[in-house]
Order: sequence, then C-alpha cells, then structure tokens
Amino acid sequence: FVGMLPSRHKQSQGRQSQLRMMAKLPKVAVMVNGLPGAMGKEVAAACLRRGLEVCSVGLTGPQVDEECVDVDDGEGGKPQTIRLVKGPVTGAGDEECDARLQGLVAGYRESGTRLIAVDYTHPTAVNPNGMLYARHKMDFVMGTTGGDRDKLLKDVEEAGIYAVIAPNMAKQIVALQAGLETMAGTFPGAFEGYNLRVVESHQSSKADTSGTAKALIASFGTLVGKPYKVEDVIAMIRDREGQLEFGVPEAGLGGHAFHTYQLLSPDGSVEFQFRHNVVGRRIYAEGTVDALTYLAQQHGPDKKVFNMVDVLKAGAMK
Ligand SMILES: NC(=O)C1=CN([C@@H]2O[C@H](COP(=O)(O)OP(=O)(O)OC[C@H]3O[C@@H](n4cnc5c(N)ncnc54)[C@H](OP(=O)(O)O)[C@@H]3O)[C@@H](O)[C@H]2O)C=CC1
Ligand SMILES: O=C(O)C1=N[C@H](C(=O)O)C[C@H](O)C1
Repeated sequence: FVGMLPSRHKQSQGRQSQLRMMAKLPKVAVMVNGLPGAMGKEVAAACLRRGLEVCSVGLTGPQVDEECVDVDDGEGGKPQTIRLVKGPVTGAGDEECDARLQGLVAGYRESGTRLIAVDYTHPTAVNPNGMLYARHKMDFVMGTTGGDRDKLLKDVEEAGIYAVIAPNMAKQIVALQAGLETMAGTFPGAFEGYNLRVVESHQSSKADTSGTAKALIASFGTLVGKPYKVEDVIAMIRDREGQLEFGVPEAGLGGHAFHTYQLLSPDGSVEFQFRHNVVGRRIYAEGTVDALTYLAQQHGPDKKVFNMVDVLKAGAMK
C-alpha cells in the first residue's frame, strides 16, 4: 500500500498546494471511510472539488463485494479509483484491516502528510472504527450517527488524537442547533408545560433514529424543563407513502432529511414549529470539508475533540 500512497493527480495536486499556501494549511490527505456509501461518495466529491487530496484506500462494509470504487468531483472531473478494505467488525481489531492501516499511516507520516479519516459508515461501526482510529493515532471527522457516543469520546480522549464529531454537518442546521443551545442555556424552562413532538423522515435505508433530532431534543428538554427520552418524542418515517405525505418530493425519496419539531402549549392555543428539510446530501459533504480543514489546523495540547458548533463558532464554515 505504501507504494501506491498519495494520489498522483498532478493537476489536482497543483491546486492543492496553491490552496494550502493560501490557507496556510499543512499537507493533508483524506481517507474516506464508508465507500461506496452515499455520504462517502458525496464527501469524496466535495474533497476533490475543494482541492483536498483523497487517499487511494478507503474502508468499506461487510456487505460490499467490490474491491474498488471510482469517485469524482461531481462536476465532470477525472475519476479517482479508491481501493476498498473491509473495516473492523468486532471492535477487538481486525488483523487485515489493522495491518493495512499500519502501512498506510506510516507511509503518509514519512511523507510529512497528515492523514485524516472521514467516517460515514453505519451506527454499528461507530465504536469499532473509533477504536481503530485510536489504535493508529489517526485524527478523524465522525459524521456517522449512533453507537455509544460516550465510549467514542472516551476512546478518542484516551488516545490523545484530534477529532470533529457531529451528527449534522450542514452549516445552517448547526447554526439552529447552536441557537437552540444558547436559548436553552439562557431561558431554561421558558416553555414549561409545553408538549414536544418531533417527526423525522429519512430514506428507508437509514438504520437509526436521526442523530440530529436526538441532539436537538436535549435543548428542547431544557426549554421545557424536563429531559426527554428519544422514544417518547421522536416519530420516524421510513416508508414511501409516509414520506410523500410528509412532503418529501419523489426525487428525494432516496436521500432526504425532513425534520419538524413542534412545541404545543398545554391548552393547545399556542404552537411553535422548527423545521429543516433537506433533499440530497451535498450540504453535509461541504460542511464535512469545512470540518476537515478546521481539524487540519488544530495542533494545540488543550482541546482536541470538537463538534460542529465549535467549527461554526470559529468562523470555519463556508
Ligand atoms: N453528520 C452528518 O451531517 C450526516 C450523517 N450521516 C450519517 O452517516 C452515516 C452513513 O450514511 P449513508 O452514507 O447515507 O449510508 P450508506 O448506507 O449509504 O453508506 C454506508 C456505507 O458504510 C459501509 N460500512 C458499514 N460498516 C463499515 C465499516 N465498519 N467500515 C467502513 N464502512 C462500513 C456500508 O457498507 P455495508 O453496505 O456493507 O453496510 C456502506 O457502504 C449514517 O449514520 C448517517 O446517519 C448522513 C448524512 C449526514
Ligand atoms: O442518514 C442521513 O441521511 C442523515 N443522518 C443524520 C442524522 O441522523 O441526523 C443527519 C441528517 O439527518 C441526514
């Protein structure tokens, strides 16, 4: 693997070094994990559009038979072939995956390039992959939702690596999240007695309840004055008929995130609604590149684990 390391796209490398000089970025390569999944492809495309080098190896899942996948910038640019390696499945370490990563990480280190992983895989892969990055001291951006988030944080902190971990990378949704956190911190109990109801619709292949909705109900809980259990307030829509009825356009059935948060006063006379509806996935991929660019500039010893609110507050989202 070491021999086939950084991509040889001369034109794109020229653009990369130009952008690096402008932004004073260290040399960075991105390992996209979760290929050939929907977000993996979107993120690879966004990296190529924005001049980040994409590593020629990426992790894949247990059900994928292909050995390689082509990614491109989504705008007619030259495709790049990524070799797929099965990610760890047990969390105890998968020998082949570890051996391959070891060579890869060492090769990039020798070439003075910071290799950062981006993870858009599966809720069951969050902790095994987090442990893998910890073992190999690889910084990462974790977009995958679900898993044991406390364990993920603990593993990362113990390994002393840098990470951005967030259930939503879309700038405007991160701003809503930050705004609600501020509102809840400033006016706890302002909605005392109100009833919260959350409906989220996603493509039928989505394995878990929305990580974004889970994050937002924490703030709503403070506003209402009582913590919520996910299963008590969040209704999921994953079926075609329900999705269309909820307003998802036919073209968005394969990839969408429609969320409505409703707060209703006890007598039903006052209603608040917060709604964010996204068709497609490009917005998250662009935010992921912002997170990568931000992470690439982090070297300090004090704070090493960030979320997207940190990235937004730092003014690092385009
Ligand atoms: N933070 C954010 O802004 C966003 C987060 N997401 C989250 O990203 C995740 C992925 O979403 P999406 O791309 O739509 O899902 P997809 O199912 O399209 O893609 C996931 C891919 O990851 C593979 N995979 C499974 N396990 C592993 C592993 N251990 N290592 C590497 N790859 C693995 C899957 O393979 P196989 O088919 O074999 O399982 C599949 O190819 C979800 O958790 C989703 O909620 C999505 C959008 C935005
Ligand atoms: O699976 C998705 O598609 C998405 N997942 C994230 C979540 O669980 O909140 C973000 C967004 O909703 C898209």
